[in-house]
Amino acid sequence: MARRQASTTPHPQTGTPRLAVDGVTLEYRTPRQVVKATQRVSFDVQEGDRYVLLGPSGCGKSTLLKAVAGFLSPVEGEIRLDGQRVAGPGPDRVVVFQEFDQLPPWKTVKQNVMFPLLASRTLGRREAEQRALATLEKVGLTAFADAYPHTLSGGMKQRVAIARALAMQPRILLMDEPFAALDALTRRKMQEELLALWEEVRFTLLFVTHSIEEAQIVGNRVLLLSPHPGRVRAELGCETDSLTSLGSAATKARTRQIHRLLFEHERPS
Ligand SMILES: Nc1ncnc2c1ncn2[C@@H]1O[C@H](COP(=O)(O)OP(=O)(O)OP(=O)(O)O)[C@@H](O)[C@H]1O
Repeated sequence: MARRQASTTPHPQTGTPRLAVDGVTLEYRTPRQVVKATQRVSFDVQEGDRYVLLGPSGCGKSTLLKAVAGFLSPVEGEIRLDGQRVAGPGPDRVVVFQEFDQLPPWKTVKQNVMFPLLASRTLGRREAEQRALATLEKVGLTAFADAYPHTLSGGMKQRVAIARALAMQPRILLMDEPFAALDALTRRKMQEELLALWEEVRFTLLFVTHSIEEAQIVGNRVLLLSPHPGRVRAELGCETDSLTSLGSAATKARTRQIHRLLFEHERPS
């Protein structure tokens, strides 16, 4: 696969990142206890980044994603999208759901892409149809606009799911372990498909995984989080990686480095 160059630059006029997570502490409060999920986590995502949150189970990756989506408010710090504080959910941030097979099977591809636009009352029927067709063209699915999901491959269903999200014209796409339940070969195929689509459309992506390998394949930047509660351990650039360089010495060295950064603090001294 060809090398992927991200256009990861701050906004040319303002210098503002697409997403700023600034000293964010997140907690769950139940009547019996307070669970601290993350502690003072900071990172910036630039337009065109494929930004990956990587860390062991329970380090607060999903919680961070929920907070960016606006479903949970920080108890400390702030999340900003293009400089505006995130105060709740909004159509400018779209979560691409995990199970691509959950596309309603009775709706055609075009109807599936139109659905969120209509359900959120973003557009009327005629405009929604035009937007859906324009988005399908962008992701190379025009020929399948009237097809039903069961006639598509897994990779194409993922394209439809992402097209559905992109049709809302979000500023950032959010994906939480979307390939976790897949077998290894299908997972690789879906990663490939995601990267190919990014090549074509250059959306901004925030992607959660606990797979070191997947983080390096998908991400151009990877944030390493410590075990519970999540704190930032390091941020790495993975721009030189590709699916074909997976077994390379550089990738192996980075995998060792990530292991060390994630787990060396846990070893007894
Ligand atoms: N609804 C909730 N109520 C209370 N505690 C929660 C809730 N959801 C998550 N937690 C706790 O918050 C911490 C962070 O959870 P989170 O799901 O964000 O981690 P994660 O890194 O995404 O883990 P995984 O990779 O296993 O999904 C964990 O200790 C978890 O038990």
